[in-house]
Amino acid sequence: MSVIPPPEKLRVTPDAIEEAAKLLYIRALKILPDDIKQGFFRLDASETDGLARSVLATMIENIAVAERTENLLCQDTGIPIFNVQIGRDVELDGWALKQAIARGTERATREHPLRSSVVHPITRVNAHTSCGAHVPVINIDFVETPRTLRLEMIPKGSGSENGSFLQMLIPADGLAGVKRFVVDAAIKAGGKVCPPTILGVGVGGTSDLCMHLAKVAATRPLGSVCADAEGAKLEVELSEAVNSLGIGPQGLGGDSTAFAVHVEVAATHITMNPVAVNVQCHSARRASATFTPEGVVIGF
Ligand SMILES: O=C(O)C[C@H](O)C(=O)O
Repeated sequence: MSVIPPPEKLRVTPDAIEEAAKLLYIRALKILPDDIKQGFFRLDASETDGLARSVLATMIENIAVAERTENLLCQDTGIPIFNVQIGRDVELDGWALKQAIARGTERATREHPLRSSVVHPITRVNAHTSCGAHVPVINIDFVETPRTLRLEMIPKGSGSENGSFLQMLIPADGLAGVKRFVVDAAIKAGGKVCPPTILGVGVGGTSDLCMHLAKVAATRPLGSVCADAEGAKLEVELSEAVNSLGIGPQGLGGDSTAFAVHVEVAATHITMNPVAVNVQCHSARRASATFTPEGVVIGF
């Protein structure tokens, strides 16, 4: 009888996570992902408004200057969010992972140094660590990919985060109510969310899941499509609707209000119809580290 040895586990140390968290926070603040850069060029090519084109040109130059001079894309260092995807056959100490992410975030803030944008919500005291109760936000998910651990860092800027809306619609409001809510949210947000944006829409679930889905949608790479066919149809329709509002780059008018509208859906209750909007500003920053037995790959 042959005995197949169990697969070797991927082991990631807290030190490696801490270093990656520090590096990713700083990298995300300086280098925009390629899909977002391409998104700018696509909007620039189709924009019909002269002022909007000059705003887009300034944004494109800002991206190049930040990269060339190793400077920040925006002064807003955001609320640090880490999305952790743990594959099969990965061995780690979950508590140590959370501590390591916080230590990496704090070190990035102190050692770079970065402006800490995180305060206590009642006293408004800033510990100048970019950390606090429940911050960094850490989302953990388990995936099938063997011996892989992916750490994604998203510095979520406040101007766009303030353009978050949730409505517990009822089934009688139908899909028409969902669409109306999203378009109204885009109008209400106007230029305050630093367009062109990725407008993230959550449909279904519970109130908290719906809002979370909107954030997932807002932070998805450009070019990605909702896995649900009905959600994908809604993405096309809402992208057209939002870009016909005339809000334009920084709210100064034009066609380029959103790079895209992204939708994520979850099953919901028979008597519920929740919809949420979360906005990603034009500085749609993210960075990732993928750990495998072969080493670490840094990317977007
Ligand atoms: O945090 C800031 O510096 C400002 C923020 O990015 C904003 O859009 O209001």
